[in-house]
Amino acid sequence: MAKELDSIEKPNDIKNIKPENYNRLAKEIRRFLIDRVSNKGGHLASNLGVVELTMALHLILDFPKDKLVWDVGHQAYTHKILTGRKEGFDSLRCFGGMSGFPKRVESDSDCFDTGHSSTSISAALGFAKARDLSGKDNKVFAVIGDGALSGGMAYEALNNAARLKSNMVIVLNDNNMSISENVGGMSTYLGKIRSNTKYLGLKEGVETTLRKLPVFGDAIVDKIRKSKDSIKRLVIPGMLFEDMGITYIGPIDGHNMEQLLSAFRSAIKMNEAVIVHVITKKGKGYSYAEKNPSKFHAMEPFVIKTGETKTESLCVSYTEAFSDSIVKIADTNEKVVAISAAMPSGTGLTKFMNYYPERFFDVGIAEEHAVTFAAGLAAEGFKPFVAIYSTFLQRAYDQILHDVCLQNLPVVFAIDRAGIVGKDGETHQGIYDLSYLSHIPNLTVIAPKNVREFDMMLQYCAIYNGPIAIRYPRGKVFEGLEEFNGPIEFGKSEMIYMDQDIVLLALGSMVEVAIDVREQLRAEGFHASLVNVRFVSPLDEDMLHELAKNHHVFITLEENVKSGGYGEKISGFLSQYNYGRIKHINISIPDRFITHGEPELLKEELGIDADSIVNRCKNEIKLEH
Ligand SMILES: Cc1ncc(C[n+]2csc(CCOP(=O)(O)OP(=O)(O)O)c2C)c(N)n1
Ligand SMILES: CC(=O)[C@@H](O)[C@H](O)COP(=O)(O)O
Ligand SMILES: [Mg+2]
Repeated sequence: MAKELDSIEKPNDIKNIKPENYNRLAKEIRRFLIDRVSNKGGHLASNLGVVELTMALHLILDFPKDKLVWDVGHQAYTHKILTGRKEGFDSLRCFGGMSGFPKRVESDSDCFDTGHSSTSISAALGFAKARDLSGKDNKVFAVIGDGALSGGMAYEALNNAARLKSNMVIVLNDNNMSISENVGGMSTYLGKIRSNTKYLGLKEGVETTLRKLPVFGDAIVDKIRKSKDSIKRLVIPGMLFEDMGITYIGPIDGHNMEQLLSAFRSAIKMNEAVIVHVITKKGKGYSYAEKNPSKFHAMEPFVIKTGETKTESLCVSYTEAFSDSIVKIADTNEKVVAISAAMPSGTGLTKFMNYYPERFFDVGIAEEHAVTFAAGLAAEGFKPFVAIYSTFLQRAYDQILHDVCLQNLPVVFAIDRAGIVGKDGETHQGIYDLSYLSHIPNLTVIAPKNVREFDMMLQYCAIYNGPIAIRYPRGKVFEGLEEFNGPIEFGKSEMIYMDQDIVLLALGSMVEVAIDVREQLRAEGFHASLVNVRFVSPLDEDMLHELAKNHHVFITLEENVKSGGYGEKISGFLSQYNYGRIKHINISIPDRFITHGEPELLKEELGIDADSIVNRCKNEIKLEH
């Protein structure tokens, strides 16, 4: 019987819970999270790790007056529970249901939307400055994970926060994990603070003894903290932050309510930016998640007793196909190297990492750096494959343009999760890459129709002497049209079915849909050709001119927003060459942010599923005649 949790119905209700019942509430929250996520899927391990931390924050803060910015936001489930959104978990990440991330539209206790990493300190600093400028007195907290602290924005923000002359608290939630193992120098530094028990013992011993001194104890400790003296280095950990001008408190046991509350109470008294370093266990309280936090980072629905997903996928995903192809390519080309920005498993590079550890680089959550790092490698004759999700590559636009394409360097961008990804919603849909890439000079942009062509294209990328981006969707591969496997030729599309009147020009994942569309149109008496576009940049203008001779309707199909997409390139082509007599139907994603939900439902809602496309085409073609 969930007694304490039942009493939480709205923000700040936790303040009515008696301290002796905090542990009980934490247990109830964990049980609730495991139950709901096992049903609907979602981010589990990170959320289980921050239950006490979130409870302590909610005891210190007053919502919605105070501001709490979650980095990435995948760990904000307890915050949602404590702000009156328990019921939302019945529709977690479903179409029309509650988001898995903080959303201002969902609650006024969510002050800032997140999804991409390492933004929290910048945003919190903005909130703190806004507070000061408008003479308010609210508290401002950011919660950032050790993984998110590998991202460049976090350092830009710390650099700026060091000048703050008012209070802002940065909670560093250190569970020694990103999605996979955390990597890099900062991770090593935090590890030293965590593991140096002798050092910690000394620190605790000295600090406790000094504080016990009558009358002046606390003052002496504060003096040492503020001093530039080398004795401080013996007593205070986190000197890297202190040397920058940011007060460091910690490390604190993130599952101990008393320690958390006491650290936060000290932190809010200071007139500067303060880091509270909190040690937590990712997956805490659920043995399977504790043992394998990577697996339980983001889970499909699972069986609580076994920790296994409810539906085992028998289909191969594009990520798995990439995993095999890239190793095969590296076997025969020793110049091939692979780069991941903290997503070796998500992008399918774990196998490469195991086979070729010296040619694999996980750079942390640092997409911008990943791209320029690849440019350096390419300039020295290596062949870097940079595997990044479409949504996260958005961060590296200037590095792609300025550091790679301007110098025409042979870097391969392997863009996973291109198109609708579904349940992660607005922040994660991979629907802008064609728009932000296909206008960049020197950059070739391609997409495969099926898994066989995917492998062929990756091999093409490996020998292509210039920057090239290959985009492919989340989830299962398409295995149809295997018999259409002509060699990849630069800038050439592939004719699948030649007919007349109507031509379906389908890109990547939309080829599978276009087969269905064509069948339905033919059943209605229309004649339709089908082209596998293959190359978005450059356009296959020769084929387009040929098609213009005996087709009067061009239907373009892509999983990208309309603006700047393939369809708009075709509109431009038709108007440039005065093909005004040809009607163009542009099937693409509307130019708006796309919410979370099951991909099939979203595609229906967006009108990019086969039935919706057929209906639209029939209407528009009928109107023409
Ligand atoms: C810019 C960007 N790149 C990659 C990701 C994918 N991602 C989501 S959570 C995460 C790990 C974050 O680790 P940490 O901040 O330590 O949080 P934890 O999961 O350990 O609680 C990554 C790499 C992202 N959200 N944003
Ligand atoms: C929070 C985050 O950014 C990732 O964890 C993301 O949810 C992963 O999604 P995939 O399941 O597509 O790898
Ligand atoms: Mg972490």
